[in-house]
Amino acid sequence: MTEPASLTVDVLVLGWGKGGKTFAAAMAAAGKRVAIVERSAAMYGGTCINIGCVPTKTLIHDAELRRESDDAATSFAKAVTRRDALIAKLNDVNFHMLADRDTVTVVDGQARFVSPHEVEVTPSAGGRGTNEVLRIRADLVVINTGAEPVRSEIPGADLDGVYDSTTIQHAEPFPKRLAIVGAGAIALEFASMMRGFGSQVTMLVRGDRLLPREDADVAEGVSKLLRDDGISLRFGATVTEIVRSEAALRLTLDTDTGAEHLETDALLFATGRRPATAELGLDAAGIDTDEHGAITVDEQLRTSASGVFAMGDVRGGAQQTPLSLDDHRVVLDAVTGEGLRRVSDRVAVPATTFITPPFASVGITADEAKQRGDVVRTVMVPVAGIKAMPRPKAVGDPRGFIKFVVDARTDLILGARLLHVDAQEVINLIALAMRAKVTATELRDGIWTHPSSTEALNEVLGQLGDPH
Ligand SMILES: Cc1cc2nc3c(=O)[nH]c(=O)nc-3n(C[C@H](O)[C@H](O)[C@H](O)COP(=O)(O)OP(=O)(O)OC[C@H]3O[C@@H](n4cnc5c(N)ncnc54)[C@H](O)[C@@H]3O)c2cc1C
Ligand SMILES: NC(=O)c1ccc[n+]([C@@H]2O[C@H](COP(=O)([O-])OP(=O)(O)OC[C@H]3O[C@@H](n4cnc5c(N)ncnc54)[C@H](O)[C@@H]3O)[C@@H](O)[C@H]2O)c1
Repeated sequence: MTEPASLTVDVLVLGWGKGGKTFAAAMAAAGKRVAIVERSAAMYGGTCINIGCVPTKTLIHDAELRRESDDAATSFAKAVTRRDALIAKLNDVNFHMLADRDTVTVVDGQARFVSPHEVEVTPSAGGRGTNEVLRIRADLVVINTGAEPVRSEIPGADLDGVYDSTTIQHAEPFPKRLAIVGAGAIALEFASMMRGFGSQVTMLVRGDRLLPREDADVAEGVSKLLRDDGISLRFGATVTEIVRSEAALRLTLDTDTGAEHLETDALLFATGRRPATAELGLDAAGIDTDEHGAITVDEQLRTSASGVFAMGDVRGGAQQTPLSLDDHRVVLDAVTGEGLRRVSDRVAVPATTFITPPFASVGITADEAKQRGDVVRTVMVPVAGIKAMPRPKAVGDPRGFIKFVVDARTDLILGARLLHVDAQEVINLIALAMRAKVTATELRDGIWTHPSSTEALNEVLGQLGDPH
């Protein structure tokens, strides 16, 4: 059946992100006619599934399993093959999750507003939806177009061997030496992963330490882990030029002591991801953005255009898949529920940076607590010294630390920083305890499975220092 060139639906979702696809499925299940526009078939399911969380954690897992004696390039190539097979499957599942519903039309193309409730689609080839719908109208529009890597403008940034977080996942040839610009989650995860595969990794950090928003002892603990792993940390270094010199890249670095040069086989730019709004024609819809190009929204994710919502990375703020997912709950509640949910209702949102072992965090730091005048009790202990935590030793990686910040008056957890095996799981329990107002003493006296990483709470929370 040939699709009409224009389509009117109840709900139009732009971009196949976590929040948008879940919202689209919910609205379709409620009997609404839904259209979802995705510009690339390789992105059915969005960033997380195709180029973000899942493929990188697959590669990280394989890097962790590699033995020192395994050939680096072969190990990486095998891991990429496994990654690609998994991602192809997930992409397909995501496509069918929406395309198989009677009331959903999947449109392959790039969407651009022509008015608040109408978009024009520039069709894209190679998809499995329709690329014949050129205009779509809906009373309810959700923008979920995500974010894109910030592109460097320095000379040489477009040379072969210069990667972003997407292209490096298929780096060819495997870089024996890798320089990384940036020190956020992407830089840290790829540094740890590529080191695991056998690269000599140099992180080029423009500041004077890692994790500037963390307590100094936490930042130092993470830095030490990376250094002990053989990753070189260069602080106060900014790349100003890249030139090809025979088979290598020659970087010019601006440092505190003047210009320096560094030879590397490859360079990864991990300097942030910017909301994908430039091509959306937001002016035509009267949709406002901030100075970073993020769509401005209210507490219920309404944009400045009535009936148009934004969710996920495109609206600015922390970029994490579970936040995009929770955004869809807020919008669903606003349009079909009681309208009670607000994004500011969120408390104790956990996050994990998947270095090896993972670094997980929730709540505030000791410095932040002191700045706001709280009297706190803190503890920071190395994992290797926690007697009642055999699991990291059993799996052969007893590195890292655990830090807690507890309110001295109420005994409630204000924040936790975990660097250890299983930290990405344990942090969820601590976040739940914070939301449910479970005290540090109750966590300390909890009955946990054995041997597990959670049971560290029995010992660590028994070592809180005096109030200060
Ligand atoms: C390498 C990497 C690793 C990450 N790891 C993690 C992790 O471990 N844990 C975590 O929580 N978060 C992680 N993130 C962040 C997480 O992936 C994002 O926060 C999340 O995927 C954002 O989802 P979203 O809903 O905003 O939209 P996205 O999933 O980004 O989807 C947006 C979609 O819109 C499409 N699009 C854009 N413009 C248009 C247009 N004009 N017309 C049509 N379609 C358009 C895009 O092609 C894309 O498919 C990672 C990110 C990266 C890059
Ligand atoms: N596990 C996770 O939850 C996970 C994993 C990967 C990415 N993400 C998210 O994806 C987003 C993008 O990640 P990211 O690491 O690229 O961004 P980021 O904003 O977290 O970090 C960017 C880094 O680049 C540096 N930087 C920026 N411009 C620079 C320049 N011109 N020269 C030198 N350094 C520069 C910054 O100082 C910072 O260290 C983040 O929001 C991140 O939280 C999350």
